[in-house]
Amino acid sequence: MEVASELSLPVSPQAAAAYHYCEAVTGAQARNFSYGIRLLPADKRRAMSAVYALARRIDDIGDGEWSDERKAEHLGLTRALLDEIREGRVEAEDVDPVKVALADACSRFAIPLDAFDELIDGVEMDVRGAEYQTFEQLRVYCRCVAGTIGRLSLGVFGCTDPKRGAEFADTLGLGLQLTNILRDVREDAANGRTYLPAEDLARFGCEQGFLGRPAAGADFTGLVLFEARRAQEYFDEGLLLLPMLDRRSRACVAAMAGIYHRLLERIVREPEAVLRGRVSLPGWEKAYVALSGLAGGRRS
Ligand SMILES: CC(C)=CCC/C(C)=C/CC/C(C)=C/COP(=O)(O)OP(=O)(O)O
Repeated sequence: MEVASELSLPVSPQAAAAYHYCEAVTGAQARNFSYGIRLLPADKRRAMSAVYALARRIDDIGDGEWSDERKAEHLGLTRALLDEIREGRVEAEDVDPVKVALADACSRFAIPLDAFDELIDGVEMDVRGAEYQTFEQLRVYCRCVAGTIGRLSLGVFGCTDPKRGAEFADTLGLGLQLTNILRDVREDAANGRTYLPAEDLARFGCEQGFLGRPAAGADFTGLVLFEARRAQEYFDEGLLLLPMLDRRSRACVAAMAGIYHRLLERIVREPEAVLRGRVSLPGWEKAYVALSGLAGGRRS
């Protein structure tokens, strides 16, 4: 696979500039995932940065300060952008570098663009203020916002068994997203969002939410450990993807998953830490996990 990538077509100056922009976005904003993306050979790294830049744009539309109407309009424009790429209508001179880079990446790799439409579906759920009564409902949302990223990434990596690989990539995305939800419970609550299912909040007496100290009788630790166990199961299953990838794609996935898995371990060690602030890893530890991934694809 790496030989094929070395033989790939040269990149036009316009596409090179567009990729440069996407790589800058990835470097500045992907505080965790950039460590894995950097391990890829140049063509896959560029393509992943184009995927990341569009995913970031979609996410930012959902999280931003705009009115719901304006968000809907911009999500619609993003769906139109995807159609332009699908229909081969993107000009090299287009003013949008993310569009140009992604169109170029799609000419090189089998990127399943429909997954971006599903990602937009997930962000639209956020804009509507969807609430999740059951874990099954939350899982639908997680598949939209994270399983999609796994499947898009797999399109760039390539895989010895694309059908099973896509299922594992989707599942790994679920593990990452559940970890992300646990890490961000406080920040999301401050923004008026609760992702954890109402049935689980009720089971652990946490219906009051996550701002301030847990209410008397609330078993916040029990709730976090319960959801963390689910995340762990998704990690275990999703990582069955690793043997299906070439060495550097494997290292990239091992780094992304390894960094998030360490976050999960920290949360499990001290669940109440997520109520005080954002749990994160220092840069040296993320670099260490990434390099261990390159050395042998170990999880953390
Ligand atoms: C096969 C494969 C690669 C699977 C993994 C798929 C994947 C990377 C899913 C991402 C889901 C996620 C937690 C996004 C948060 O992004 P963010 O930018 O908000 O993250 P941050 O807050 O940690 O920086």
